[in-house]
Amino acid sequence: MKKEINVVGAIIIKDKKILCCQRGPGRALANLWEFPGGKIEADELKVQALKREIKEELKVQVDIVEEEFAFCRYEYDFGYVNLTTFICYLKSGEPQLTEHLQVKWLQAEELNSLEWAPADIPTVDKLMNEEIEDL
Ligand SMILES: Nc1nc2c([nH]c(=O)n2[C@H]2C[C@H](O)[C@@H](COP(=O)(O)OP(=O)(O)OP(=O)(O)O)O2)c(=O)[nH]1
Repeated sequence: MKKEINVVGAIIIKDKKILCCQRGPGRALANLWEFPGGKIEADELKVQALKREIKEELKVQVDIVEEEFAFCRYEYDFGYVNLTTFICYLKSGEPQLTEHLQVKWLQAEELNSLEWAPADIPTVDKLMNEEIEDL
């Protein structure tokens, strides 16, 4: 049976733009774009996992403004990814590259200019189609 991989991703907003992160080479989903975040560890709440991952990966702190903006389950060859995304604002710091190849700040309508991880497509579509309050 394929494994279940529970993942949280942060839609980080600053100046009406969304932070997009490119995965590094030589790993699953290499070079595809994603929302920063990662796997939820045992005993962790989604919110805790999100804040931990964002601090680890980008060295910034965020404020969550919308919990569970979107949920998507996608079957990869390596397992089922259950991705929950949260809308956040950048609280302090500038994102640093610790594991990503590069980051880009894009307006919602520009998001489809990137090649996203397949699990992210419904979230990207929702962001492109919905008015996000105060984005
Ligand atoms: N962080 C993040 N992961 C995503 C997104 N979309 C998506 O399919 N994924 C997948 C990639 C990974 O298989 C998993 C996230 O786990 P991770 O961030 O710890 O990924 P990883 O490849 O470094 O995992 P690993 O080497 O430790 O196994 O979810 C997304 O938008 N953000």
